[in-house]
Amino acid sequence: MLVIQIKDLTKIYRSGAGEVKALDHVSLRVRKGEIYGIIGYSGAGKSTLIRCVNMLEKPTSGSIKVNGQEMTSLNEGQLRVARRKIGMIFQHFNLLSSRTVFDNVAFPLEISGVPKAEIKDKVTRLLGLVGLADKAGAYPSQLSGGQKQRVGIARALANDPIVLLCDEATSALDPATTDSILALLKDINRKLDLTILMITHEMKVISEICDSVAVLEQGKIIEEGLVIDVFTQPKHPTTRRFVQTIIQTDIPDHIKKPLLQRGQGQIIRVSFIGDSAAEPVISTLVKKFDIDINILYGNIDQIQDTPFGMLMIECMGSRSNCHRAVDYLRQLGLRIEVLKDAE
Ligand SMILES: Nc1ncnc2c1ncn2[C@@H]1O[C@H](COP(=O)(O)OP(=O)(O)OP(=O)(O)O)[C@@H](O)[C@H]1O
Repeated sequence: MLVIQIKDLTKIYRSGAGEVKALDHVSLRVRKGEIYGIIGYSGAGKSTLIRCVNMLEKPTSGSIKVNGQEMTSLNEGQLRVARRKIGMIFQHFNLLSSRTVFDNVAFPLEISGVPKAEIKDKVTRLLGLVGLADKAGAYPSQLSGGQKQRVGIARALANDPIVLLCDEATSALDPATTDSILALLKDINRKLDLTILMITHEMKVISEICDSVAVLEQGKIIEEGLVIDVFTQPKHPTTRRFVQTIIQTDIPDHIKKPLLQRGQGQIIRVSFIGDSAAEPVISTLVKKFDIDINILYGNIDQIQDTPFGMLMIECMGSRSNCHRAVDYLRQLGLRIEVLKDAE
């Protein structure tokens, strides 16, 4: 089931200085229970995109459906009701400084007209969920950044949203606090089966908790897919640049070039994903095809629970045996790139 469906979304900002096309025919679909990340450099259009989902920003054209409801055709009153089911958290938390933690979380419930006793139960439960049960009476100024974001998350969950929008939710936090907030978001996603749409400029955020990712550049989605696929086979140069900030997807040239010159046999690059990473492929090759194998270079990474990696190997033996070995590896579902044929 689709929770968010965006079609041909275009947003043009017009001002005295001219026009800026912040979004250019963006389409994307977010499934129920999924954590969907949108990554892009500064100015790519991320904030505009996420703010269009709850109509904080009015699209110039296109369609946005949240839980099947067309957001662009709602009037202000209908929009207020629809927004209750769309939670949002922000980079700078946006808490009310004159209200306690409890009262910040209670605020959206008060606006929705929820009875006092019910508010007390709900807020107490939410503060427990985000690990702030002992901070109900504190004021935002007495909290760390991570604790403030926990309040933001509790507040965003108050009206039982069907989707949570995260606008650079960890960008103002240090790495350890970022990890704890990401873990909390994942935990909430699992416990409540809550759909999450997040924007970020950090690939680490995508790799740690997102199921799917879209790469936004100059208002357009240039690549989109499951995180494991995009990370292991990035197609667009910008995506590759993002992926390379956290994992090694290619053999560095200064290592590859001398190895290619040195080897006599067939040199190939083998990429592994998932369970195949653990299979004893190399020894099978040696036994089955009467060749010798020289491992020239290798590394292994992990995205969420999936291991993946690559090996640069030299196959030494008859040319035909080397070719048969490569065919065999391909049949196993491994991705093979021949870097140099046997001499
Ligand atoms: N209110 C506005 N009026 C005019 N132009 C705007 C407005 N808001 C954003 N823009 C322009 O739209 C483009 C996309 O901006 P947006 O803030 O959505 O990008 P972003 O990817 O979120 O960047 P950042 O990470 O720096 O916030 C930019 O060129 C920006 O200058």
